[in-house]
Amino acid sequence: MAQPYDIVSSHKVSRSGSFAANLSFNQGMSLSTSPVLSFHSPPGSQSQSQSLANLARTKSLKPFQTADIKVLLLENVNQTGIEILEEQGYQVETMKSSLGEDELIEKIKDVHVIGIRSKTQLTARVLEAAKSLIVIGCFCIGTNQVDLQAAAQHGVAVFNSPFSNSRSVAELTIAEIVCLARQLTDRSAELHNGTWNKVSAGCWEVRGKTLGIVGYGHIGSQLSVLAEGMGMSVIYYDVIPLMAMGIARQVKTLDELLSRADFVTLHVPELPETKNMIGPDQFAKMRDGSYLINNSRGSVVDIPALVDAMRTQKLAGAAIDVYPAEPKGNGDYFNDSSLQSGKGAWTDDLRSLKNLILTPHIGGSTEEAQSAIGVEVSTALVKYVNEGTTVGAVNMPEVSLRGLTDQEPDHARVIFIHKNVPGVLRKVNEVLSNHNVDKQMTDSRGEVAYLMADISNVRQPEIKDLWQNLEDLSSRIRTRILY
Ligand SMILES: NC(=O)C1=CN([C@@H]2O[C@H](COP(=O)(O)OP(=O)(O)OC[C@H]3O[C@@H](n4cnc5c(N)ncnc54)[C@H](O)[C@@H]3O)[C@@H](O)[C@H]2O)C=CC1
Ligand SMILES: O=C(O)CCC(=O)C(=O)O
Repeated sequence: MAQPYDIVSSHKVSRSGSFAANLSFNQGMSLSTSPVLSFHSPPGSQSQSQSLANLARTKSLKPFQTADIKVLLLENVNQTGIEILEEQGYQVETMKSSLGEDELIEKIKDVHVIGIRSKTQLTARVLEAAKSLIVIGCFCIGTNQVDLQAAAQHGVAVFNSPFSNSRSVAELTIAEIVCLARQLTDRSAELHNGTWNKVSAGCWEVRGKTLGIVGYGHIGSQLSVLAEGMGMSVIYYDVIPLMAMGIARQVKTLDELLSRADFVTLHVPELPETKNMIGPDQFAKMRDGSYLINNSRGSVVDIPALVDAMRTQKLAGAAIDVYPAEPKGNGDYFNDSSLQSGKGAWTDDLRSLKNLILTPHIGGSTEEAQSAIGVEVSTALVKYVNEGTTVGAVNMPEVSLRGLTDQEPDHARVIFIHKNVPGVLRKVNEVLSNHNVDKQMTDSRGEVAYLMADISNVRQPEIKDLWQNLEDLSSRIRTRILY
């Protein structure tokens, strides 16, 4: 359990025992251009001009002495994101690679904020050890590497960047379609090895060919537009009905898509339903001489079945960016022994195949995407740490209150993350009853509920009791008070 006055209570007593309240303005953060903020605005939220007018006098809440906040950023998070966190006075430690479970359990103990990309596995075991953790930032789209439910049950919010790298993935896929159709990477590798091999057999234009997109979300729909621009005919399969871009057509079943497409490209999330979504049966249904591209998650394709489909020339080529197991960082070898034992038994097979493009999970790795993700996720982290706003969180109800202003010096913001059981509001309001509750919002998501209340006439010495009384409620998951 987090200690009073340490992380959880916002307002907290500093190490020397005095309350720390930082009332300085922070317009840089508040004026973030993050697209997520507008996309996720709850109904009835303010217009942009109203927001800007309010932001001009918004009081910057701080949970406690900001230097006390420890941030651990793994997997080479972009400098833009590091700077936003450092500007807040947080102590930021960065690492280029990911950490294994045991190393992470040791490292995460006193960390309040962790930033990761796609490799670091934040399992229930890691989260159990993360006693001080209040928030996780996934500096990527996918959040499958985090046990989202366990995080919510520990009162830890999780944020990601829903679409800042979508365009980069779509462009990589387009490049791969052309490279596969022309066997470009083989020709290049041959010439690098000194062999001139001018061939046209088995090389094609992509114009007029059919692209089958599985998963027509942010990436799939971008790709659809780009592919039509090159004269391809686009069909797509998704579990929900979705509006087509251009003249693309949604098909009813995956089988129909597999039987019609010259190129099949996967853009679905990692879910139990998408595990080995493409296996022996699906390869059998694909057209002879067709191509497969997987830039989604390694679990979606059965790799031994892919190897078979390539060896029997059922497929004319494939491009793979993601794997069931991936090395921890750059420089690591891509072979069985460097991956988790037994999980990379297919690496040698993959490396031996022709017209198979292997990339090291770089779908979202462009300067544009990484810099935008850095700003977006770090801004969401700061807003959560300093203001308690969960807008954009992927595992908590989305709750936000208009900012407190410098006209409200004696106000405090109470955040109470609790079990979603009857009677909690009444008990919380009893605790707050000596104060005027200026505004309050509460919402639930599954078993976890999130309550935010701005209360007035709060004298600093009262905060400790308020915090303790809320902590004593049986429904409590986590209490924070921002001042
Ligand atoms: N290679 C890389 O570096 C990157 C990989 N990704 C991966 O790509 C995935 C897709 O990204 P977005 O397009 O942004 O996600 P999205 O959430 O916008 O779209 C995913 C689509 O897949 C559909 N879907 C879900 N389950 C399905 C199923 N069983 N069959 C068919 N369709 C299904 C959804 O309805 C949705 O329309 C991410 O979840 C992530 O894992 C994302 C960014 C970079
Ligand atoms: O850039 C990364 O580390 C991961 C990209 C990715 O797979 C994602 O955004 O889901």
